[in-house]
Amino acid sequence: MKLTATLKTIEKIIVLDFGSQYNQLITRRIREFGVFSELLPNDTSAEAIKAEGNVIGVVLSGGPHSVYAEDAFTVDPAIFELGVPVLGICYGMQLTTQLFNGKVEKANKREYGRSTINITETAAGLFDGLATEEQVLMSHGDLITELPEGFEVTASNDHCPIAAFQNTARNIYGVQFHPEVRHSTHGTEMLRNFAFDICKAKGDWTMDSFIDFQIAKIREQVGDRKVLLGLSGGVDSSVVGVLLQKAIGDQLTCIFVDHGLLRKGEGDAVMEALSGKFGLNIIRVDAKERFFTKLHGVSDPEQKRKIIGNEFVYVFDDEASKLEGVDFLAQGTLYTDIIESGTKTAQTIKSHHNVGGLPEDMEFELIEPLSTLFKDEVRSLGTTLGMPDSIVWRQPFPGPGLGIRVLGEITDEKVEIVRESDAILREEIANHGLEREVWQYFTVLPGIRSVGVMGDGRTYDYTIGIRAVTSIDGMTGEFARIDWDILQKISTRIVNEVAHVNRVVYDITGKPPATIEWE
Ligand SMILES: Nc1ncnc2c1ncn2[C@@H]1O[C@H](COP(=O)(O)OP(=O)(O)OP(=O)(O)O)[C@@H](O)[C@H]1O
Ligand SMILES: O=c1[nH]c(=O)c2[nH+]cn([C@@H]3O[C@H](COP(=O)(O)O)[C@@H](O)[C@H]3O)c2[nH]1
Ligand SMILES: NC(=O)CC[C@H](N)C(=O)O
Ligand SMILES: [Mg+2]
Repeated sequence: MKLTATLKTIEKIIVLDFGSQYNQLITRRIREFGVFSELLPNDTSAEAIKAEGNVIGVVLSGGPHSVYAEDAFTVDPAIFELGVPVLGICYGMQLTTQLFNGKVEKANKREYGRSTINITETAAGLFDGLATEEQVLMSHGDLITELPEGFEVTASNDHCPIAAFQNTARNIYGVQFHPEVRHSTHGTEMLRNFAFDICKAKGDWTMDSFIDFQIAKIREQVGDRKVLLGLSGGVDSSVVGVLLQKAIGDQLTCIFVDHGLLRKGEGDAVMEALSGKFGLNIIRVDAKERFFTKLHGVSDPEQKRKIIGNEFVYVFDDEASKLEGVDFLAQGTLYTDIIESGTKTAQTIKSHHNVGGLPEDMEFELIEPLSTLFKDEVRSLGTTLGMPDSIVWRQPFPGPGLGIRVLGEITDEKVEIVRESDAILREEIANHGLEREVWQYFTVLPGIRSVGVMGDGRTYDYTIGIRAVTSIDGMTGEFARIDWDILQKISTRIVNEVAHVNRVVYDITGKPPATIEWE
């Protein structure tokens, strides 16, 4: 990322990306305790890292590969000469070992899951103030079998004799486990020790400084040109709207696309909640025909996502051509959307419409001020910006909308079934005051039909699936333990009130191994 003068002076810890799905969690844990942190590609040179300004530490993340494999990712060895502390996590620790002439080999047994380590040094360094036994998350199939010269072991367990090491003379540290995930009970404290005790951070990063920085960056990028914002009424794009409005005022126009795949009553509700509020000027575009025409006969989930993502941009193009001098498209893209869409190092899980679904020939320059953040960080940003809870705490709703909740081919009838059943579910969740407790809740139509008996007659009709999850950031989640009586009420209402539904099922899988949406 190109940094403005404002951010150059702020202390930062750089995390180099070796491909784990969770590595952006390292940056957010560090930001959580007030130190700016960002993820950069693993081939970023030491020179480029230095150019970020006021770098006080570097972290090498985990990753799925083995350091001894051919073509394995490596790192510019000059980062160890930058004069700032380096912390290697899992792959990062193994890579450090290899670069300092220690040895990494395939282990006889993989170690995956919670594990206890014995710590030898709890008076200083990474484990300062912790117990001599700590629970951590291990996830590795390789082992360090020979310590590099100048390093000492600081933690171990039976499976993994070198579970952590340090070289205090050179300020290099390594852990085989993952301190960034919640399964590592005191992982946050270890990262905090790294930031404050080892890198000597002062902690000069706050949500307010994030806002100031983004506003300065947007002004610098946009100049006197114009910006279109894809505004959905969801929390992410609404927060971006308020940020842009503060930064560039009436150089901003918001476009709200009704693709015919919105929830019941959503079009009017969004206009009512946002049009003219926070100084936002919103154009609502009715684009149902063009989306449905393109989606006709398509049933593959990735293909549907790409068609929807493309069509969004074509609608934005058409609207931009009616205004003059629009060069930028702003979106409320979050880090989750980026990592799941796949990066150079991470696999594609699904193409989010606003990232993996963008057309290749798109001419807009993108403005995505939230692209390093997670949902809960955006919520806290919205609150800091003075936005009301009704917007900040809205449940997420994906851009492709009901289009990825009708599995397979989309038809008017199927969309209507999902729309009506979803409205009932939302109403009952609200009636029982569960909107904040359950992170996201919706219905899906898998397209299977089964036999039922209604009014003494045989039916052969559709099944509706209810999906309700608890989560913090959408990266992982559990199915929500909604009370049976409430579920029974929802089920009865859906079967009675929605035509062509005779069965309701509840999805009891977590993420992973499932995802939140079904497509
Ligand atoms: N109907 C829409 N009209 C215009 N832009 C949209 C629409 N739906 C999604 N977008 C764009 O795609 C981005 C990603 O969608 P996403 O659903 O992740 O975010 P959101 O709708 O802003 O927030 P939330 O996750 O809370 O629903 C949005 O931030 C917005 O820029
Ligand atoms: O704007 C979006 N465009 C998309 O293409 C998209 N796909 C999934 N989601 C939302 O992202 C979160 C994680 O979803 P999954 O567990 O299904 O991947 C959940 O909150 C999903 O609703 C999307 N949002
Ligand atoms: N999570 C990781 O970073 C794994 C690193 C390496 N592939 C191993 O299995 O040991
Ligand atoms: Mg949305």
